[in-house]
Amino acid sequence: MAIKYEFIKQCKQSGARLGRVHTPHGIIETPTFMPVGTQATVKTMSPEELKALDAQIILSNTYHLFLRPGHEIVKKAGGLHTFMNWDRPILTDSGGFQVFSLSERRKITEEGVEFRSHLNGEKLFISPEKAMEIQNALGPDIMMAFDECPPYPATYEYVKQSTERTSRWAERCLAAHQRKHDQGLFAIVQGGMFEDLRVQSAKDLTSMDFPGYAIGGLSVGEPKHLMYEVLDYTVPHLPFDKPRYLMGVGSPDALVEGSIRGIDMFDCVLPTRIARNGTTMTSQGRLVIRNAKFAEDFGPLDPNCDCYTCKNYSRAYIRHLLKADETFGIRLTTYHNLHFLTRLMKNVREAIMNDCLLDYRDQFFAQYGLLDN
Ligand SMILES: COC(=O)c1ccc(CCNc2nc3cc4nc(N)[nH]c(=O)c4cc3[nH]2)cc1
Repeated sequence: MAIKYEFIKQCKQSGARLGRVHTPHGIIETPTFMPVGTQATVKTMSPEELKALDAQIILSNTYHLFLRPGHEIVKKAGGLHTFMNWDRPILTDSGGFQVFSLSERRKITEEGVEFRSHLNGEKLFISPEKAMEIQNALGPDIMMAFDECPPYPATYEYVKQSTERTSRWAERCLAAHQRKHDQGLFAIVQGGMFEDLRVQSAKDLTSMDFPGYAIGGLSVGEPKHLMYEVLDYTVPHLPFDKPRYLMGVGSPDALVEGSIRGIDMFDCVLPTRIARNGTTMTSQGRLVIRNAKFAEDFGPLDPNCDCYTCKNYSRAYIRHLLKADETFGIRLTTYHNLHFLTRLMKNVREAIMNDCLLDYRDQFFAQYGLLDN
């Protein structure tokens, strides 16, 4: 068993739990946030900086690396860890989401998905077996089954057909899984916003005994309360002794609410993507540093943050760099946003240890200014 979940403690105040995910490249303390490194790099960050901000595991993408540079090249390089000089755990998404959100003119059949590359229009095809071949070549510690993430909104009938196919595709992934490099394969629960389809999907997939389970099909534009509702009736159908991974979720409030509902792993492009347009996460809420009011503000981005950016640079300086299109500016905002989320998850783990995660949520949101809107 490549991936092993070690349950440590149940929070007495909420559905959250402390755990450890044991992988060939190290142990992940959960609940955890995974920075996204789509094309084999977490944009503008070096591995050393990622370690300094306590990134325990990073994500990369099958779809993007299949298109460029090609999984065969990564394989010849010795796999993703060697290629990108990252010796901690890596998780690769299967392409199930990207092929539907990025490519053009795609055609879905039982066999797989035919699509045109978003880079050069080349006609390509990914099947469950192909997704496994690519991920086996990339060599991550955790691979994701090839699935369809239905659009939102979608009809009950569409989601039913899609979810049943995703379960058949999961079976094909399990059959094709080579278990090279001792990799673990997680299944992805679908079912849209329909309780019976979510429960059916969870039952189908847990009967196939995967080492971990993701909840997909969320963070696709639905209202947040709907996402939390889906978690409330889906998580109870997942095994207690396996990791639960909520895909594509990364705003501070959703990380706390997801942890309260028993989620162990999260990923999202949000912190790195908004950093590149100068939006930063602070304990008082979002701060758009390009705003003129910060031109002569010589304080740190966040007075309550102890990260490298906040200890050494002022809002005025960072604003200047961004306005001058100086790359160092987005490196500083990216570092800070990632540190903010890894620090938030450390606080969540401490709150679980002290059985007070709901109190932590109220205190965090009061500060973060979410409760008052
Ligand atoms: C500035 O912020 C942004 O640009 C930004 C962009 C996308 C998301 C949401 C990402 N949501 C999301 N990612 C996902 C990835 C997924 N992968 C698979 N295989 N299956 C899924 O079912 C699935 C669902 C997701 N939902 C959030 C924020």
